[in-house]
Amino acid sequence: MTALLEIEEYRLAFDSFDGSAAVLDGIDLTIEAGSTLGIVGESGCGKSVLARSLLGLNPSPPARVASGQIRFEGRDLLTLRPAAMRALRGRRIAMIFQDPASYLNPVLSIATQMEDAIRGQDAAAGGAVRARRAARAHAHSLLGSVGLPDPARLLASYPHQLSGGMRQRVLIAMALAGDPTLLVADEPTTALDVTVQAQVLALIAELVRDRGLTLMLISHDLGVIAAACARIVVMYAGTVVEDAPTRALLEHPLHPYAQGLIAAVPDLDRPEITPRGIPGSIPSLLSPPSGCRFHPRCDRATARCAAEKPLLRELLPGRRVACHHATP
Ligand SMILES: Nc1ncnc2c1ncn2[C@@H]1O[C@H](COP(=O)(O)OP(=O)(O)OP(=O)(O)O)[C@@H](O)[C@H]1O
Repeated sequence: MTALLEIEEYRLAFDSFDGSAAVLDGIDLTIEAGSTLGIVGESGCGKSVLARSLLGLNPSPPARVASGQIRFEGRDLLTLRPAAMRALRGRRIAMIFQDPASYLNPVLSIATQMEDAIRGQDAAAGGAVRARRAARAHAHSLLGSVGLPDPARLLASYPHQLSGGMRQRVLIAMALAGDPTLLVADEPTTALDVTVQAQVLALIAELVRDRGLTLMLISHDLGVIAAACARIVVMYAGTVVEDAPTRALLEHPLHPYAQGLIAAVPDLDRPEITPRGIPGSIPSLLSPPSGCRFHPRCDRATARCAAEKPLLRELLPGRRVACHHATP
């Protein structure tokens, strides 16, 4: 397998009058071409900031890259010129977000917005920009490919006339307009009803399979990630604490935080067991804990954990964990 995306020692801070918040603290992860990777962690642990880093979408200032590399197809995204980044956006890397309503313009029809997106992709590719009529035909077929019935009627609609699930499907169709290689989906189902969540998740899984997309799926919901991803990276307060195949992680988590996350998920087969939460809350990133950022909440913490940041090390083949005390 070849690595499509390699993130190495990536540190990003947000500067403000109150100080500098070390939001991502040495992220290391790789996504193989054609694979599905989920990123899970509590709200505020830096998942979205990491996803936005791939497309240069964190506003700078206040965002400041302190170190590291993000290589996509061998090229460092952090040093790309704006024109090269624009060419990549949508065509190689496409992104879908949590709240579909805020990414659609309420006063423009779906047809106009899709045509603009398709023609925008043509322009970014540097080739001929297709005429509106041709762009509309492409929009029609894209809507069909995301399982939306009656594309012609949909194209004539405005965003408020669609349900949340339909809006997310429209955005997924738009994300496919540039025929991307990597799809980054940041909480794509969080704003939707549970039944619609499952449908949108199934659609993403189907598109990944049929189009050979590489998927980076971000969610605070371990169930969502486990349903769609073969591999999971667990983040805590701006660090990667564990990286493992999905099944191995669910059955035998090695990091105390990952163990806590999994113990917090209700087990439908064993309703007599009350899920346990993780005591405490995520730390302020303006003054994060020394050593292991999880140590103040960890029942296995020792003096070493407060003093020394644990390295992300391969504890078992294909499994990495950042904990001084983790054992296979
Ligand atoms: N533009 C910004 N300016 C300053 N701080 C920011 C900015 N964007 C994000 N942050 C901070 O970065 C940290 C990580 O945020 P991020 O949105 O990545 O978390 P998350 O894990 O995706 O959580 P959620 O699921 O709630 O979105 C938070 O402390 C947040 O306040």
